[in-house]
Amino acid sequence: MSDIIDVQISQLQKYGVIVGENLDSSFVRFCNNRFSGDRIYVMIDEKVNRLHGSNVEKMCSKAFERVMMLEVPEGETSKSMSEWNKHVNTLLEEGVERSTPLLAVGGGVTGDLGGFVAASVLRGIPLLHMPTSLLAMVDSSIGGKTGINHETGKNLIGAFYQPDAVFTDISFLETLEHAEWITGMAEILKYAAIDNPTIFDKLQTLVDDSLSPKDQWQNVIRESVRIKVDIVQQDALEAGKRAYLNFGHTFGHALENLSGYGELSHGEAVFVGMIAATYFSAQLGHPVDDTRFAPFISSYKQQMATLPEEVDQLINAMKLDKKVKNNTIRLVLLNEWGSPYIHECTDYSLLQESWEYALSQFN
Ligand SMILES: O=C(O)C(=O)C[C@@H](O)[C@H](O)[C@H](O)COP(=O)(O)O
Repeated sequence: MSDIIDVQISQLQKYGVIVGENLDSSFVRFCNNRFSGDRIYVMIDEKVNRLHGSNVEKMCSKAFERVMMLEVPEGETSKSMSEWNKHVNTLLEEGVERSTPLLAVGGGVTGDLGGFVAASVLRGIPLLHMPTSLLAMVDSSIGGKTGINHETGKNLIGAFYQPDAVFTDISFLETLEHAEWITGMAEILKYAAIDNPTIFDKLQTLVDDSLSPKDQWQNVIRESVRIKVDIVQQDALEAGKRAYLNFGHTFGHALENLSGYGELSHGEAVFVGMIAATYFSAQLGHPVDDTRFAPFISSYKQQMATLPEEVDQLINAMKLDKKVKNNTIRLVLLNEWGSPYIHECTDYSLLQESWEYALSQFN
């Protein structure tokens, strides 16, 4: 059983996010209908390759004569210029053609890197996503943000490049490590904060119970995909409301940057960032407080590295955020739960206080 959630980017550009279990035959059918070439490139996360690589290769070989597997080392440091360069070289040397598809199999890192390789080589080859982590399923595989990090900041090089299809096969969650569930949960908590606060209660039940892929998780994943698709369809290039998907990220990216990419996972950093952004919102008089996040703090604390404490440096790192306009940091805050807005931040003492408050919950 699978669902197809359509993403209509423009009148001419539309693709499906197929959510279900054991999607091999859907994938093969899609490729047979869509592609006439003999080859596919598969960029696959190192760990996912160990666990699922041979199955993925077998699945692809039902639709293509040649399947070339390109492994991506695990971790955020792979979102780098050198890793991008390596894969572009391989593809060009191998004789990639404009119609040759690239399938990205893995979490957010592989999806963002693979997406950017697909976007840039020959000015664009067809891209397919097969997310294997919770975070990639509910967030990074949808909406076309691709890219790599730069030493000055997170995701500073990249392109908006939509995939031809996303195959969200929740069977991959069977092998997802506990820490990755917690990491991915941060983006679902984000949807609870900016769109649908009932998700807070659903997640609390799931976390209290056990982190396994059962029907209830499927529902939360589907609801998350629905929220993301809804926002992306309205504003694919982030000219307006798509920026709401950055709730907690202006803080989170600064944490990732200062702690050295890979030390803190993206989701862990965003979780801390959402507490800071909620505190900031509350201080401006909005009826929100971070008690909604409280039931989840211990899960993050248990797995998180020590957070950087240099608030001045964190604030400086926030100035590299892509939302900065006229040198002003723009934060996503909450009018109330489910109602985000953009705030031009000029009150640095409140920004400092918000950092101190959020960090104090963890250190
Ligand atoms: O899709 C979006 O838009 C998002 O902002 C989703 C974020 O959760 C995601 O982490 C995204 O990659 C951040 O992008 P950035 O442009 O803020 O670096």
